Amino acid sequence: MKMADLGDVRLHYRIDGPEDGAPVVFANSLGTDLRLWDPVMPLLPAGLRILRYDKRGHGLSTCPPAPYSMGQLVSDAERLMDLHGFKDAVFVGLSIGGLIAQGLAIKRLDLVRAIVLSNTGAKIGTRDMWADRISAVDSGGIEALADATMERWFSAAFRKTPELELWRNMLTRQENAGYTGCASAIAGTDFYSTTAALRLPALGIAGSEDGATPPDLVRETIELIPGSKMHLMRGAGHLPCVEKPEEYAEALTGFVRGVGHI
Ligand SMILES: O=C(O)CC1=CCC(=O)O1
Repeated sequence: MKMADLGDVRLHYRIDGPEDGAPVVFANSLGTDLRLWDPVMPLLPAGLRILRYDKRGHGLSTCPPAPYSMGQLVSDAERLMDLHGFKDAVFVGLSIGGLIAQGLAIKRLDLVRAIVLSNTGAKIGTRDMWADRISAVDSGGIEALADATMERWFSAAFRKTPELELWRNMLTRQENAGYTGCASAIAGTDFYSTTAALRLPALGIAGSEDGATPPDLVRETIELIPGSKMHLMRGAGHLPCVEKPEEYAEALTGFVRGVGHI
């Protein structure tokens, strides 16, 4: 178990794979921690050096008081990568992790050679929507959002499986301030013009049943980047790496190979 002391926050992270492996970074979504990627990890090719981490206020990382800015979240990823010599990496970001990927690619192209924008957008939701969610958590805790969140995260078929409870527990065990802090960061982020200026290999991944960032939003975002590709996962919700890890890993592997990273 590893913690990186970044001054204003300490981040729990994990690195797997050989020291000389091709660098890949995974950034997870609101209300989840680095275990989001557990189902996909054993399905990825050998030869990757993989960095995963818990965003501030999530998982085992410390939880500074809310609100947070997207600038802080991008800087957390940047400092963690600098600390561990991750350069020229493929950065895979899901949902708010995809916003972090866009922000990092805009700021530090030396760190990011290609991005995967999974179940995300250049802008997610509206300020009013996030303000409503933040006040719901402030008054009723994350539990107040849990049922509606499961409907956005997972397809109807997955919601009938016993595994649902694990992911619901992951959500409700995050700190309130971690959730609302990151929600504020999302509310204040619109990357449309900056993402349209990006020139790097990019893959969009969407779930046909995604109730948070539907396929049209992912497509509209990925199409801002010339030459990008799109992979639609049928029958999956907002977290396709959980629902269909084999297909997700195959899409990632094809992309990582296609850009000559391995
Ligand atoms: O709506 C949700 O709970 C899903 C989500 C939106 C942004 C994010 O990171 O997760």
